[in-house]
Amino acid sequence: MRLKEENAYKNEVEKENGGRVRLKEEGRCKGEVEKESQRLYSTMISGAYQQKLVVGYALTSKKVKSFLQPKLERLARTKGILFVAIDLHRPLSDQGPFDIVLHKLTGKEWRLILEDYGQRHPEVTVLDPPDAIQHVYNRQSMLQDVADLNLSDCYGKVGVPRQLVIKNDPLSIPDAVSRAGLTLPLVAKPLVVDGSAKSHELSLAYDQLSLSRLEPPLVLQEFVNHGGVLFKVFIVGETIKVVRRFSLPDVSKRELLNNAGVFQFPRVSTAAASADDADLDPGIAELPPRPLLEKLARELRRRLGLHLFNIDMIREHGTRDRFYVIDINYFPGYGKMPGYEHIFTDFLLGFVQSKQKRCPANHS
Ligand SMILES: Nc1ncnc2c1ncn2[C@@H]1O[C@H](COP(=O)(O)OP(=O)(O)OP(=O)(O)O)[C@@H](O)[C@H]1O
Ligand SMILES: O=P(O)(O)O[C@H]1[C@H](O)[C@@H](O)[C@H](OP(=O)(O)O)[C@@H](OP(=O)(O)O)[C@H]1O
Ligand SMILES: [Mg+2]
Ligand SMILES: [Mg+2]
Repeated sequence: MRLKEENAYKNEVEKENGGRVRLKEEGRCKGEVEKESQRLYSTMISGAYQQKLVVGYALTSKKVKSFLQPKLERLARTKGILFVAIDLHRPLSDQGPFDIVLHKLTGKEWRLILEDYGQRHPEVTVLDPPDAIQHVYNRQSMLQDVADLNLSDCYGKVGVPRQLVIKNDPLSIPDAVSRAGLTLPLVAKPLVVDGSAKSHELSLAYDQLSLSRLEPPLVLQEFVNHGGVLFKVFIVGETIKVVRRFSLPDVSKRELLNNAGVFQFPRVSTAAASADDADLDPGIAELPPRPLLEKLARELRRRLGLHLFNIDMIREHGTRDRFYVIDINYFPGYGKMPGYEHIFTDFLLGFVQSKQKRCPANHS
């Protein structure tokens, strides 16, 4: 072979070899990348990838539908949070392991199960403690902490409407009301909130005599005129979000004089329609001052021992800064709270961080 031909041949061989080597290398990389992504994919599917938190939940099917919306589950997954349904037919300790248990079920049996579980598994955060929830399932005790707090500062004053508890004997109600000096009209509310529709059947009573038609046990609360707008203050840990909702309209003196009887009214404030975009009188629609809400929420969180609740608040019509808390609900309809999926996932992740701070060795 002549030199020229020899060199050309060598180049050709080198080119071909180099190509083969490159191809071989690329092949290996490609294979490895494929293998790696396969591994990542399967670990993601199995939930082992960057999973930080397993949240067991025990909620009614209605609540699962309203709360565990796809947008929440999706965002939670990307943040390493996995929601797992608790099987009520199996012992709780056999399930999980959970980092957090989220629940809203009524009944003594469930309460006992949770209390026992909480004692056996102090490492699990039970949101929230059953006895603290029980406290707000009674309309008398739910507002007691607001009354005790007696919040009053330069931003406003927060109280509760005057109220009276009637445990039995409906015939005694008219007398009891005049002895207590309550002013009509009165809102009659079932004493215990137990998740049933009946416990949300409220009535407005215009005259004293008709009160004996009510069915105790109940709470009779003075109706406070508030311009038909209510502030729903959602609390998720340290986060507060306020929305406006339509509420019962004011009752004028004339209306009170011209009406008698007890009228049941629908669950007006839970309607999906928000009053946030309505064209309202600014004096009525103005949200309660943020610093006042922050103080109220912080105090109630501490006093009630709860992380997840809402406060229904009204502003006395004709005043700028006189507020009343009329209702407190455990684990309310967060699904209707704007941006709840972000607020909730951040709130849950906060427990990982606080656990890491408490036991750094387990998370290194
Ligand atoms: N003291 C009051 N003064 C004026 N309006 C009231 C008063 N109490 C209740 N209301 C009106 O009645 C509605 C229902 O009352 P409340 O919130 O106590 O009932 P609930 O059944 O616990 O409702 P929720 O669905 O929020 O749990 C309120 O949203 C408000 O519109
Ligand atoms: O949307 P708001 O105004 O927050 O009213 C809530 C009630 O206060 C809650 O009691 C309801 O929850 P439960 O149905 O789990 O009690 C809750 O039901 P939801 O979570 O299915 O929406 C709401 O009706
Ligand atoms: Mg309410
Ligand atoms: Mg309520």
